[in-house]
Amino acid sequence: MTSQAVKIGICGLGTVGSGTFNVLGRNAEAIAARAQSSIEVVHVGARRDNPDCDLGATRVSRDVFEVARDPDVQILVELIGGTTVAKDLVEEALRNGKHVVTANKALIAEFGNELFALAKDHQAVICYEAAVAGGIPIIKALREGLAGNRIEWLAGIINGTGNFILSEMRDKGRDFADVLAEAQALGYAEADPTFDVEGIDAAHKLVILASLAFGMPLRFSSVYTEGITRLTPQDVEYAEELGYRIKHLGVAKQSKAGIELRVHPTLIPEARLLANVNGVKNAVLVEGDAVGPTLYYGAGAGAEPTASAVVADIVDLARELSAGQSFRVPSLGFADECLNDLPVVPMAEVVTPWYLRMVAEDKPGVLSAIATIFSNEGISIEALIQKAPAEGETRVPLIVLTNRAMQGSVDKAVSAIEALDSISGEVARIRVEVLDG
Ligand SMILES: NC(=O)c1ccc[n+]([C@@H]2O[C@H](COP(=O)([O-])OP(=O)(O)OC[C@H]3O[C@@H](n4cnc5c(N)ncnc54)[C@H](O)[C@@H]3O)[C@@H](O)[C@H]2O)c1
Ligand SMILES: N[C@@H](CCO)C(=O)O
Ligand code: NA
Repeated sequence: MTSQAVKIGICGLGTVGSGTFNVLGRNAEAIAARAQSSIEVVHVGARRDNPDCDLGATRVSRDVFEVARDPDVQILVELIGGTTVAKDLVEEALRNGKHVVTANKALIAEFGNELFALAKDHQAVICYEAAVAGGIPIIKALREGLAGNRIEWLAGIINGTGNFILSEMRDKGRDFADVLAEAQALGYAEADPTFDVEGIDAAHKLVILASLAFGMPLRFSSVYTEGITRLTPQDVEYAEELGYRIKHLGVAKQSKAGIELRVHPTLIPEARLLANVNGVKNAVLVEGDAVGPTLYYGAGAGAEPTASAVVADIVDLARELSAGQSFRVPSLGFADECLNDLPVVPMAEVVTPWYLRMVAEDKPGVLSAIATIFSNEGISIEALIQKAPAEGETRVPLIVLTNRAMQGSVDKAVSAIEALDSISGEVARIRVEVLDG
């Protein structure tokens, strides 16, 4: 073990910042043995103290930029979140020759390309394991563990708050807003929780995973993003009757046409492992051509699970610093000159099975009109269920499961169905993922 400690500065002392400080303190001995040098927090940048952690005699600045300018700090740990001050802070740290560890997926997804370039200019490194799937070492797995593979596709539950909400609603019949409030109190949610429930946080994470899997620059604006706010308890119930669970997934898939990049609710067959990932847990399924399917599971949010990933990055950097090396793993897992800006497949061309729910007049001819519309668009029907009408109601819910169909054809079929006099309102639609390649 080297005698010199590696000196770090932590900016942001909220959920993840306090968790990181505490894990570094509690596991100091084991961490030092693994890092081959002790890790010393020499400076904390925080607007206010946090009762969840005792900073002792650690130097504290209310201005986080003082940490970025502190000559003693070798690694700046950015845990303030957002893409404004955090971006300036990371840039300042890199320009001052410091390495950076961050849990900030928004920052990496939206500004990673330029920040990695800046880091390279300053012989510095940005590590971001905590940015995707919290404590699950998925960045490490994709960049290093699966380096021998051509990745074919990946699909993951990558927002803990959203999965917690869906699980509590399904298992306990709880109200959406009530569960979201609990996720916020538990420290799972983003500062703006619409990022969680509208799929933006998952889109940030998916774009990072896709770049690591397929060797492409980060392209956040290309991700199709749909959240969980339009899901109804009825859909959850009907999906279960059909043998499926509804989960919010990020999917990235390589085909001849390019890369599919999409975040949306999906029906998953109930026997699949991903269908049984509940609460704040995340899971990412990665299919490599050599290894086949691999699954990574664990806590996707929360103070110490996320701190686990932050500390792993600190240990990686400390090892490099002790060995006097420059970092050996490229930021996105591929040499910069080999990154390839692959085309993103338009959603109209994406092919999946579909779950469709509509409300129809309970009278002869309706089903055959619907069947004709599907047939005209070349869509075959896997299952069609007509529910019994409610007391005194002449209209009935109809649920259709299609076979694999191009979204463009489904769009046309749905418009034609919604135009029928016998159909009321909009057709609810959710993609189905069978997760078998
Ligand atoms: N909470 C989780 O489970 C989790 C998991 C993975 C990644 N993340 C990411 O980690 C980062 C931090 O998240 P969090 O949950 O700890 O948030 P948080 O709101 O609990 O903590 C952020 C802290 O930073 C402080 N802060 C913000 N701006 C500041 C500034 N200009 N100067 C000084 N302090 C400032 C806030 O006062 C707050 O204490 C975010 O990027 C988030 O997306 C969070
Ligand atoms: N808000 C995020 C934190 C972890 O990235 C989530 O719930 O997954
Ligand atoms: Na992770």
